[in-house]
Amino acid sequence: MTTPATAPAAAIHPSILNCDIAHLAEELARIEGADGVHVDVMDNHFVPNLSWGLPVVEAVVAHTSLPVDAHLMIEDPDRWGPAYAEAGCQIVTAHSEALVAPVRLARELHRLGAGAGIALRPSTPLEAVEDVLGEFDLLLIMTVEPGFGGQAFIESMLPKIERARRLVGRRGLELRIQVDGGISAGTIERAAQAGAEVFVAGSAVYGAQDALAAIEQLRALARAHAH
Ligand SMILES: O=C(CO)[C@@H](O)[C@H](O)COP(=O)(O)O
Ligand SMILES: [Fe+2]
Repeated sequence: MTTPATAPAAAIHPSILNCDIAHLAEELARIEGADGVHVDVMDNHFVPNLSWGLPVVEAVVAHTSLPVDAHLMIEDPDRWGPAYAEAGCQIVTAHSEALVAPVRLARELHRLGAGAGIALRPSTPLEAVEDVLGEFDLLLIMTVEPGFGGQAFIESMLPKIERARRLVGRRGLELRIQVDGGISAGTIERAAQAGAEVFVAGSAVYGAQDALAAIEQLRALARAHAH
């Protein structure tokens, strides 16, 4: 995966959750120029919504030149996670609340050539993953309750992002902080200021007439407030 030394300071990963899935290839073409594609996998158990699984993720990998970032909102990610690495995802992120053996999964993803991410629901404290962060490449701090696109950014997540940024600095971790949920031109500056570096944006990109212009605007705003 992209190492923190070469990764952009403000990376925009559009979420395809609410794109026109019947025209997946065209929808992916609209965002060529982003830094990655964020694919939300939901199983209707870990979250009250069902999206798609491996076959669709494989189709995304086949139809984009961008790195694919899989966000697994599923039960038993220990079992299913490696298949997403084998499918060609650059990074596979599992929820801490569902993981049984996070270190084992991170090492298996690395062995398969993918990066490993660990995600926190809004109610899960940073302390829940502090001890294992050294094994991961990405910390995903959810800024909405996982399950749906188009929700409002939860402002009270900002101090959590700030604490995560300080922890990364203090420990010298090679870990990028990703935020996901309600990221728009109105919220991205505060998330960047708090210390996030990878920004997932669904409705702000796919809801725009010109998706690339929206990506560029978000990137410019994040860069201007980057740490
Ligand atoms: O993981 C999720 C939701 O669970 C996200 O990736 C959303 O799909 C992002 O959509 P917006 O909040 O940007 O519309
Ligand atoms: Fe997501």
